Amino acid sequence: MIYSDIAAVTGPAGRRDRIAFVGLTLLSTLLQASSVMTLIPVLHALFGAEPTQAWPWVGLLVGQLAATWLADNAAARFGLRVGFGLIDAIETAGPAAIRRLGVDELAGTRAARLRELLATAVPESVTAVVLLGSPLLHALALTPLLALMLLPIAWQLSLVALAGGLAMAGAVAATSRALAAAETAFGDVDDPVLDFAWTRPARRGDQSGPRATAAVVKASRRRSLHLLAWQLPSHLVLSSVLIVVLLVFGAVVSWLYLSGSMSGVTAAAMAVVLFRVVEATGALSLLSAPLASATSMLAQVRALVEAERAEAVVAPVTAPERPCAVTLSQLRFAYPGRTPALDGIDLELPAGSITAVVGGSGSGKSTLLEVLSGLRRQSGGTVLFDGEPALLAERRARTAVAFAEIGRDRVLGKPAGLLLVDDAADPELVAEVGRLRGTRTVVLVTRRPAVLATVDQVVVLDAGRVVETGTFAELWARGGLLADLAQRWEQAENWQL
Ligand SMILES: Nc1ncnc2c1ncn2[C@@H]1O[C@H](COP(=O)(O)OP(=O)(O)OP(=O)(O)O)[C@@H](O)[C@H]1O
Repeated sequence: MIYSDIAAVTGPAGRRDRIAFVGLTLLSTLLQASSVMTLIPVLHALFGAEPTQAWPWVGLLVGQLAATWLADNAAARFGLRVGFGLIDAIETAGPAAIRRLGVDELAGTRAARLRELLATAVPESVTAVVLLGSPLLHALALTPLLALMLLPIAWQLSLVALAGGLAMAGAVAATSRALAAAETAFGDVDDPVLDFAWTRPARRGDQSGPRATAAVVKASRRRSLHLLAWQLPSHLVLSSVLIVVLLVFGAVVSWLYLSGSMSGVTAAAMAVVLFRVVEATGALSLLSAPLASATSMLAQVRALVEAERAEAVVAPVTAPERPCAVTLSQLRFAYPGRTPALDGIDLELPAGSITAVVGGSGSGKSTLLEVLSGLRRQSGGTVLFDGEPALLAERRARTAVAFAEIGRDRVLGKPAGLLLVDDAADPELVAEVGRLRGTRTVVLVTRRPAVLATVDQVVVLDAGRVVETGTFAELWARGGLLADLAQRWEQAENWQL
């Protein structure tokens, strides 16, 4: 399951690395199993008539250990590459999924899940492959390999090792599945509620915020206890299976030795085999909890990456660097239960031009930017990019939005055809936007007459309608709403206590 999730996320490009990682880990396990078997002739020679005959076997043992070390190192290198392949896929799909969220979803459960997944999955991906995948493969393969090699020595022991390995693998699979299911059911904290409770000043003021926080923490503690209730029996099952396997293996070795079918030296070597089986299967029991969490994390990453790839196939969107011409016809938008915030807007934004949108408070400026950028779906009318209807996904891909509080280097660097700047008050930002003239189509919201004087056209909104359009000089000379607003802003700026 883990392998198929990793394969689905890293795709055909990561196939070579995945095969090399699994192949080298299995090779290292094979070398380790054969080095355990080499101990039998080493011990026989050491306790035999001519101890010096042990040298060639010791040489073989050293060679096997050196080869194991080399194989482990190479496997870790390929494991890292697989892990980084996972990170690449998450870093591509995560932001794309976040971009696709509507404004109303930003505080919702899906946004919280995405945020948590991005925060945890990136650092855990490499760990999941290298620190969990390797020991897991090793632990699962070592016992069957030892069983195979024990066949010419004592078929009864081979049978016990094989049955024991299968029982351990079955127990690990069952407990991991149960733990992953428990984690999905009980592992989520109600993040949006927590955020809401912390960040809304009004809720903090009337104590409903702290109350909601306490309720979330209480529910989270209940979930942790449920999770623990699943984890403890899982460990118990694994260690019980391990003890049974060890007891049966020890009993069969003793019986073979006492009945004279196995020499004392071979029986002593079996102690080493036993030790390796304990080590490998013990690792399995320790791995079961982190494995369950990695399994559920990978399943979520796979769902996210597959959904984003499907979306990309449905709407293959490229982000051309050239500026796009935008035409709005009869654009309408109404918040639920409110009068329209945009009420039939007709507007031309020529490619490469800079347009300033101005208007009084609540006139619809921010809503217009949100509809243009694809964060909100219009209730009526059309948005054309370069003469073609632009759906939400295309608008999001081809638009960069700069808010006053967001670092501009992120935003201005995006090769988007349409750049939207909300509250263009920072003179440096305005100067940078000016330098972009011709390379991006820019729409900015501002209340600074100095900025208005530099743009190609000024659009004045009032109650969701365009009431004036023209250059700043034309509108100023006309003495309409813009002239009125500009005078008020200037007075407000010169206001002094
Ligand atoms: N999330 C919302 N839910 C309901 N109504 C909203 C919401 N956001 C804005 N409105 C309403 O839509 C109208 C347009 O608001 P908008 O924020 O677009 O105006 P604005 O010109 O950007 O205002 P300001 O300059 O004060 O930011 C206003 O009547 C406002 O009250």
